[in-house]
Amino acid sequence: MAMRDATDTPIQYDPAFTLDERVAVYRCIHTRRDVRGQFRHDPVPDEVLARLLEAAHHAPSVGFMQPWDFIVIRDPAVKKKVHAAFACAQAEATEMFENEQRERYRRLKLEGILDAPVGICITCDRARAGKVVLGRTHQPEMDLYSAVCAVENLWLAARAENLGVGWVSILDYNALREVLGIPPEIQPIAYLCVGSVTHFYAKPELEVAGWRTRLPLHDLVWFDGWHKRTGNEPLLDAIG
Ligand SMILES: Cc1cc2c(cc1C)N(C[C@H](O)[C@H](O)[C@H](O)COP(=O)(O)O)c1[nH]c(=O)[nH]c(=O)c1N2
Repeated sequence: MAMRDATDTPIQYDPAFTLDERVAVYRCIHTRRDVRGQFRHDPVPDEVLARLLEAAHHAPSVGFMQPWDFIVIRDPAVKKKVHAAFACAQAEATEMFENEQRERYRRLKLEGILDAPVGICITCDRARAGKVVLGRTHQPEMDLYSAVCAVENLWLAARAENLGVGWVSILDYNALREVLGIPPEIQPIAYLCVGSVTHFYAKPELEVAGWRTRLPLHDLVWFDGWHKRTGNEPLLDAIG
């Protein structure tokens, strides 16, 4: 008989995924895209939105801190203010690139704030679990990384729901705080545009636009330390 915890929930699950489930998980990972210009305006049903938030809330977190909060933005007036904050940051960002790159940057579509039916701002409460947090004693930024795990969970869950997500980080934190009324002690992590899409690109849009290409995984894998040792050809061949 399966062991149960105090709430009569089974302690263990069957660890085995079927082949179809494995294929689905990898398909989700490989076809997830950052979506900017392909949002449709139809609303995201509440039960779907609830599943996305549940997925985000089941992300790993340091010391099980769960440092996140989720601000759901559906009011066009609020989106307009977020977009104004983006426009401000975007003007500054454009100036940071030089010459021909600046022109290329200018042509990129880098947000879908007004087009996406829903915005979700994920934040991090850095004090949520008290002063000393298991796993964060030597790496204090682990709470921020935990909140980013929630972002990725939501992003993948959205792809499984056939919804697009676009992360907009060309936003000044203080401007975002002001627009969304986020208290000073709470750190904004991600502003996400969420909604159904006309299509998903097969490759990252930045790759399609010729901005950057995917690096060969080969070059990023090291062995037994920062070494390119021989003897690991089978793995490197498998990586392709
Ligand atoms: C932390 C962080 C922040 C941002 C992004 C991503 C991440 C992880 N990305 C999306 C990014 O450009 C995209 O993920 C890569 O180009 C790879 O493309 P796919 O996500 O695979 O489609 C992104 N894209 C964009 O158009 N505007 C933005 O402000 C940002 N900001």
